[in-house]
Amino acid sequence: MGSGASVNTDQERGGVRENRGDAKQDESRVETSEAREEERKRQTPERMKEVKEVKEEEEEEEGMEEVKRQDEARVEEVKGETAEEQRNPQTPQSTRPGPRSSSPAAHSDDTVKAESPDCHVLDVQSLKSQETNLKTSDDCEDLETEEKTSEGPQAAAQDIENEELSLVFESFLHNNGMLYSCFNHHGNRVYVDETQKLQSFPQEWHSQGHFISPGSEGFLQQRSSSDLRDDDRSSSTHLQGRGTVTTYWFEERVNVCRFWDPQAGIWLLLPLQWELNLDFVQKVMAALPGLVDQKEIAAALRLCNYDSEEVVSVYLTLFGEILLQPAPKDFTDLSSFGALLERDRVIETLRRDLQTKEKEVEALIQRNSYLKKEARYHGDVIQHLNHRLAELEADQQGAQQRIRSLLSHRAPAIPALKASPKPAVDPVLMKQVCTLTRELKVWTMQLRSTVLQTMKDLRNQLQEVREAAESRSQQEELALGQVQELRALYQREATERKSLYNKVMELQGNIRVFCRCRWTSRSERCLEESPDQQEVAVIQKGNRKKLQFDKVYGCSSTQEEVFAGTLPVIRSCVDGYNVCILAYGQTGSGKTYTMMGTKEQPGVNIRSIPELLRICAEREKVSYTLKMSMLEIYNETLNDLLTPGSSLDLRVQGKSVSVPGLTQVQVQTEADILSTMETGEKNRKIAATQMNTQSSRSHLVVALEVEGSDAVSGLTSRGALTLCDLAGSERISKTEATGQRLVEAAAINRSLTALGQVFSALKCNSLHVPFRNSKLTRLLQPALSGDAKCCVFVNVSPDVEDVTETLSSLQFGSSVRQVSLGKASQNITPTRTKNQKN
Ligand SMILES: Nc1ncnc2c1ncn2[C@@H]1O[C@H](COP(=O)(O)OP(=O)(O)OP(=O)(O)O)[C@@H](O)[C@H]1O
Repeated sequence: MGSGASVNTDQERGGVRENRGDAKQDESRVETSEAREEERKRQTPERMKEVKEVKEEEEEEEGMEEVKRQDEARVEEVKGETAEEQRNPQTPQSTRPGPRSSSPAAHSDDTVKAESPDCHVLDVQSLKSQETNLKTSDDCEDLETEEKTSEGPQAAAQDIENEELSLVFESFLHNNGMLYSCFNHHGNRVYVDETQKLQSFPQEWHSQGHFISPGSEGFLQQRSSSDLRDDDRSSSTHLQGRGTVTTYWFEERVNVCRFWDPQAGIWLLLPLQWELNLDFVQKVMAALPGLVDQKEIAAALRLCNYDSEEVVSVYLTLFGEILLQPAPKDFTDLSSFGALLERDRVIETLRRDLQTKEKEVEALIQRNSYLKKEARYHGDVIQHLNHRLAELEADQQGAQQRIRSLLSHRAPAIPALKASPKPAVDPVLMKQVCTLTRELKVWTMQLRSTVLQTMKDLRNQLQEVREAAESRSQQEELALGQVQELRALYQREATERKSLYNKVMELQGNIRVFCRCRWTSRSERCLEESPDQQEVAVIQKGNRKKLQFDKVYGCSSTQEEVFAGTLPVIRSCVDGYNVCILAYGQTGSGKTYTMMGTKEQPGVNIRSIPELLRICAEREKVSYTLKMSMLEIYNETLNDLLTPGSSLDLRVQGKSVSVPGLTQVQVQTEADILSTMETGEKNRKIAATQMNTQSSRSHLVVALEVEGSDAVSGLTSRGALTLCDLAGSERISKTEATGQRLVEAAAINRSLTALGQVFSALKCNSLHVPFRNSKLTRLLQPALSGDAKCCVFVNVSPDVEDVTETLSSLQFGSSVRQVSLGKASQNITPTRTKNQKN
């Protein structure tokens, strides 16, 4: 395995040199450098040993800063020594040809122009401006002194006028993991160090790293089963028609399962139907009886490095405990798109049913409270009438008592007079009393019967009200039960819909690459789009090269059409995914127009905001919190655009990357977001004006964090939308950049090369993806890792004079299109866990 790996590396290095087109120059330089190296080794063996020891320390230590400082000191020493050697003609090195006396052949090699994105060519028209530029850097003084003393200022000036020098940018990957931009200056290779200063390229570095270009790929090694260790990756399985075969999980491509074919004598890929027989799949099926699609399980296992526990936990996280129950039959066929549409329709109907039932429950609750009020009122009336009845009965008793007392208090009998005996009580009065007593009795009886009747009626009414209330509360309970059921069904269907939607997205690819041609009024163009909008042809010197993309937006495409392509990705962000939209292309190709746009024709950044808010508002049961930040990466420095003047650092912890101290603003409305974006843009413009530049010399990153708490399911999703307008790649030979612009170009070149390397590694499914090579790739790591979704706009110019850059950008896009990220995963946690923490 070890020897195979070294063969691989050697081949890659060979490939890189062939690709670069300046192989000759490299070889001659390496020969000269080897001679110098030998000489220096003889002269200063102790020093070289020291340098080597420092390098070894550097590889071992995590903290790179101290080592870098030591390294710089060593470079200074070696550089000083080189300058000293050249100044002193007696030293053996002086006999070798100096940098200016390098052979014409070697010099002409310098002018070879490479077209790969990591190799830009610099034509220097005026060496004076170069020298002024280099004078600004203290570290380059040695180089100038060296030149002037070796050949004299006049000879140099003569050369300046007569020669057209070309500087070729190269990327050098040091064994310590750092990536440097290099170019040739007067035959000497120089590089841009961590402080953005030009340094002489140390000769010993040739043996401590290699020059690279994207696209160098590894190859699969063939090994026999006897070469393998008997570890827990080794297994065997019974395959129909093959009997029991040995299997082994290889590391080359994120654990690929192969079987050993003794007839062919090589490891062969295990076809899916055979892979379904593996214990792992059965294990997952036993753990999750609800997950019935074996192919789905096999695919998930592949993506999880055949870790069945991880697959089980991922599916439980995604689908909840529903998978612990055997799936109903109608849930098994999820693969057709028709089923997906059917699910959507069912969800819609259920949602409407839910709303109707909720309204009914509300009406029942209102009716119930009205009836309760009425019952209370009737109770009060009965109480009042009872009270009144008691009063009347008391009156009646009083009246009867009075009558009785009147009757008992008759005057004593007067002895009858003989002549005319007089009655003891006045008969008239007596009659009146009797009449009144009778009337009173009648009234009392009437009143009693009325009261009794009224009470009876009221009791009946009260009974009716009670019965009605009881039946209402029963109905209410029934309706609540139905609502609960509907909710559970809705949640299940919503999860199902998300998963199906995600599957459709996966089928389309988690990286989508679009080509956008800039508008032009010229009739002569170097680009032709195919009618199906999936292919673009580049016409260069009569040759046509066709490249395919997920969609090609022609010169007349509108901002609305372009934005429509990003909609699925933006929706995924609300569902809790990390998504990223990038614009890549040469300077002036329309990246900023695509991402930011103009006031009249807003771009993706501006259009994504109302869409994001609309999707959030659509989900009534989920409450969303949006946080926004804006930063730029200028010359490998992170600048906070919402708090100008503060430069920031990156913190990497496992797979997560954070920027401590970065200003995050909570935004609620479209106006909030637009005003925050305006502030960031204004701060960026002020910085650009101070630098006197028209074009964007920095990468702009707008990040939106979307956190949603679902009141129904009790889950919290966390999605992130990263919108990135990359700085333009440019051929410096065209722009004749010098001074600060040259350093900027080198920084941009370096970060874009690093981005190309990341895509290259992702394309090859390499175990190591070099995210550490630039701040840009480090920052974008979560958005470009296996569990994210990404949209790349390759912006190109249709102008004939830009054909070289256009072709280069399109080739970059075409290679990115072959990248397949792993299965995207949602960032979802139970909301209550968060509350508990709080
Ligand atoms: N599709 C288009 N329709 C109309 N005008 C466009 C279009 N694309 C770009 N432009 C115009 O072309 C000019 C350059 O575009 P833009 O600034 O977006 O390029 P860029 O790639 O961002 O450049 P740089 O990398 O230098 O910042 C701008 O004036 C822009 O308005």
